[in-house]
Amino acid sequence: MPDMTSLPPIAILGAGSMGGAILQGIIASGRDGGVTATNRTREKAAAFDGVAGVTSIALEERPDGNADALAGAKVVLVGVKPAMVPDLLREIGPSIRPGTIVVSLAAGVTIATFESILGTEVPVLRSMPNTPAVVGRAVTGLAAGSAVSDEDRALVRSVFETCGAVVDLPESQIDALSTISGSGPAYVFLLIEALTEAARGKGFTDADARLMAEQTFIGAAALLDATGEDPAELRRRVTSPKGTTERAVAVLADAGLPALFAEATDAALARARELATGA
Ligand SMILES: NC(=O)C1=CN([C@@H]2O[C@H](COP(=O)(O)OP(=O)(O)OC[C@H]3O[C@@H](n4cnc5c(N)ncnc54)[C@H](O)[C@@H]3O)[C@@H](O)[C@H]2O)C=CC1
Ligand SMILES: O=C(O)[C@@H]1CCC=N1
Repeated sequence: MPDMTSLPPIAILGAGSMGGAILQGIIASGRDGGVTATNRTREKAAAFDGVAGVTSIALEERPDGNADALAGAKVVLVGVKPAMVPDLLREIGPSIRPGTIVVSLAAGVTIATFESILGTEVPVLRSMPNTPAVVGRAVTGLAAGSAVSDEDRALVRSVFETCGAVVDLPESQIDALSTISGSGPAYVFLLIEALTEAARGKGFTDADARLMAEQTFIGAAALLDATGEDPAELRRRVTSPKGTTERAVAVLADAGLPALFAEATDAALARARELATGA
């Protein structure tokens, strides 16, 4: 039986692409206990106007909106860009009440940075979700700081479980997870774009090219999901010996696709380390 107990009130400070995706996942789960979302502009805030269970605040209209959002919240998600996190923490620090749990969504920013501004007694977790949270299919990495109790950790885990799967890990591994699942949806969309382009190059209309490429990714992912088979086995079933797929896969392998993914994720990891220094 799925857990249908209500979550406590949640504040999402910076409900953009990622914070907004989590907001949608929480609301769709039917377990929300009220979510207050803040954004800088009215235009961004308008995305959540009229959504049941959501109070959407535009800071340009309500400059104290972040502090107001904290007032009743048990869990506070920090969803602004990494470079903006320190200023936001300095702003909200005085409004954090005992027992409030602070959860970062930001790439690279360490728990030590949070604790250096908020104080070491405030429970802080780092999360690294991904945008499929919108459809309840996220992967979220979760690392807890030293002031986080088992109960706090279980509560935050249950928040992210409304959006998909959760991986508990030490903070030392969260940037590495980010290079796989945090950034991963972008790699998948890039591959879809490239396959669509190949289809256009073979003379198909934009509409047919999109349909072929997109439904092939969606269908293959659904097949993987439904069967639970090893992807290598599912690939083998497409790749007839001496057939056409074999030739195409050989081109991709000879071009060093696995090594390219290792290099790409190494580059993402290097950037996370730069972000940790505020760069
Ligand atoms: N986009 C993604 O797939 C993922 C993003 N993240 C992290 O999520 C964070 C946000 O990234 P995105 O959602 O992509 O950026 P975004 O630009 O879409 O969202 C940031 C939001 O913060 C709001 N904002 C700016 N200053 C604010 C303030 N002082 N108080 C409250 N709200 C404020 C803006 O209105 C904007 O809507 C980043 O730290 C990023 O590292 C983490 C995992 C995946
Ligand atoms: O690109 C970024 O920095 C964020 C973190 C993972 C996905 N988006």
